Amino acid sequence: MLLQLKNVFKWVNSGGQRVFLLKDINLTVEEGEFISVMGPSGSGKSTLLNVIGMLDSFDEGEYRFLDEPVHTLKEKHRANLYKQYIGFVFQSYHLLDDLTVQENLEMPLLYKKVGSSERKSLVADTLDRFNIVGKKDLFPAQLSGGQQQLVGVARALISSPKLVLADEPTGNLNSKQGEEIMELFKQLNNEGVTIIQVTHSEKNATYGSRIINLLDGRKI
Ligand SMILES: Nc1ncnc2c1ncn2[C@@H]1O[C@H](COP(=O)(O)OP(=O)(O)OP(=O)(O)O)[C@@H](O)[C@H]1O
Repeated sequence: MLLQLKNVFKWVNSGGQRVFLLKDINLTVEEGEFISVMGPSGSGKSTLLNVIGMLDSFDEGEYRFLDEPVHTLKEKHRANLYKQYIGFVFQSYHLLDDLTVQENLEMPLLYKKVGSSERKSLVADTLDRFNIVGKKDLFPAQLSGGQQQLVGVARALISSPKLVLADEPTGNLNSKQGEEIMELFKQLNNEGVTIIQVTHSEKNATYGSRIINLLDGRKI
């Protein structure tokens, strides 16, 4: 088992009322699964992904990741855990504007304390694999939306995460680029990487092996 959520609730207080973002979520994910999270806008998909990625806290329930009780860990320990094992692909790319493509790719390796020469070689391999060698010295603002998304995906994968979390990973890509990303995910998954993607696309969901449907913060 890679991770397990037990009776997880998340809410915000608004005008003295609790507004639930996640309601009684129970979810077990085995290593090697490829899961699609679907549901209407506002149903809690991104919130669930952020909770799984430890970027968001929750108010009630338990979360175990690789047998670590995430809900009781101190912030620093939790950050080490996700930096070590999780790669994120965001809908809006979250690239660092002041860093070049090459430097953006290097960030997760710095987090993981990978040595300088190995970093250089991993960055070179990744630039090559994603066909973006020619872009290495450009800044994000000098790239098209699709190219930025590609760099975002490359950055998520460079440190060989155990789990990839992707929020609408093809949202800003044309259909050919989108298919390339999905094929890449499929290949990674075949190599044993666990993938959880949020998607509105039935077609993208067919790449996965299980669908989780959300409605008003609840699994249905
Ligand atoms: N910090 C917050 N405070 C108040 N409401 C929030 C907060 N974060 C999220 N919400 C609300 O919680 C609901 C779920 O949001 P979430 O972004 O998880 O939905 P989603 O299913 O990913 O939607 P979309 O498909 O539009 O991206 C939304 O109604 C959103 O407005």
